[in-house]
Amino acid sequence: MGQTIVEKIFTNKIGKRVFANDMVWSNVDLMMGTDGTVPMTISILEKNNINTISDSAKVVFVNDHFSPAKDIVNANTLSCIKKFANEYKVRLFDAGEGICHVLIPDKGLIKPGMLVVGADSHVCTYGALGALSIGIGSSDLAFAMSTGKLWFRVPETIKINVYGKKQTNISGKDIVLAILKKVGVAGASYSVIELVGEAMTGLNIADRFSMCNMAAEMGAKGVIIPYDEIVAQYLKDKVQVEQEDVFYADKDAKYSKCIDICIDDLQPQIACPYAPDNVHNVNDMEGLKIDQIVIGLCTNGRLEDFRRASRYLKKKKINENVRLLIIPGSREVLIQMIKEGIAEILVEAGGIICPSTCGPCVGGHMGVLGENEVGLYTSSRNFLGRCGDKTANVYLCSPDTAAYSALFGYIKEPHSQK
Ligand SMILES: CC(C)[C@H](C(=O)O)[C@@H](O)C(=O)O
Ligand code: SF4
Repeated sequence: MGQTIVEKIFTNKIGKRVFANDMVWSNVDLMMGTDGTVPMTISILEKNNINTISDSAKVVFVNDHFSPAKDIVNANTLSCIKKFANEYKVRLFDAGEGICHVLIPDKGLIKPGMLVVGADSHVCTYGALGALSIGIGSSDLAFAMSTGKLWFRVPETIKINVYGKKQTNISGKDIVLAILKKVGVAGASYSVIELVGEAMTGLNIADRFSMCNMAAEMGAKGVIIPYDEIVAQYLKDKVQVEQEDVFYADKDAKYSKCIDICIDDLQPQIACPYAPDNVHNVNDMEGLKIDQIVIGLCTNGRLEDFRRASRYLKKKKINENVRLLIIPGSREVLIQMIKEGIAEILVEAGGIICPSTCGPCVGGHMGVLGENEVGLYTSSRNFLGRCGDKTANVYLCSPDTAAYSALFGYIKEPHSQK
């Protein structure tokens, strides 16, 4: 019987042919955690008197969620992570380096065929590079760090075939929102999504990362885009990929479901409160007043996302009633934005460039929403109370929709560009 990509990755790791629903113990290739989850991991290790790490070269921490510190308690937590990282020789990316899901692949830590676990739900983002990357909790991270292993039930795979030709005002974010509308927030629970089709082949790496990031919102265990020339180009100067790292599904692989999505007539999409699958055409929401717009974060904080946004804001001023926060995914993205003149366009238009941090995405700091405020964010989640006061409402969209709406101070559908 043929195998899916995830079945092949597990087969390769444990040296025995396995299929969906088999229970396996496997070594993992990379373990990551953030300041949102590592504090609990450290306290679990301490409570259990575990003071060795199986292989610290396979562990990476990112202080990105509440960093730079917002208050004294937070500052102490960050320094506790730093102390632990120093003591155990764990690589730590500290304040301002970047948001984990942009930073880690950009630093060349991911390659196809890897089995990655991370104590953050959007770690599935790395599936854009053909890796199997699975979100875990703080206690599983403690276990994996001390033993180098974890148990898994090999997930079933849902194949999503994306076809057709998109308009220029459509990005990966609109496509994944359209998929979410069809699949729903629990539609891929415990499954891996294989994103395939002629339209996927044509998408740049930023669009692919953005789509994989949102697989978490469908309940997916992971998501994989098969390795191709676009991935090879992205990884070229970052990491050496060998032929044995790359897996493709067999023709007779067994899928639990196959879904087709045509993007020929896809219009800009928006997820309304309070769920990422409450998706509508942007047009249907046109005119809704906004208080704060956030462009960036781990879903849309890559250079290509800001290039898209800047097309709408060049030599323009945003509406005076709206705040526009720009959150580059990493220091490197910001440097490139400065070099290309994008940073200047966005600041001149009225944007505020913030450090690379999760900040407003989880209502942590720097842009928390007040009573009845409305946010238009390029992030991944719009749950009740997540981004500030529980009367605040957040809408999720693409960088295009966010940037164009900033000019008006209300939701407005971005036009197609020449
Ligand atoms: C804080 C962290 C546990 C959380 C996650 O795991 O996803 C955060 O990154 C999020 O996006 O909600
Ligand atoms: S930017 Fe938002 S979604 Fe991404 S890791 Fe941070 S909190 Fe989670």
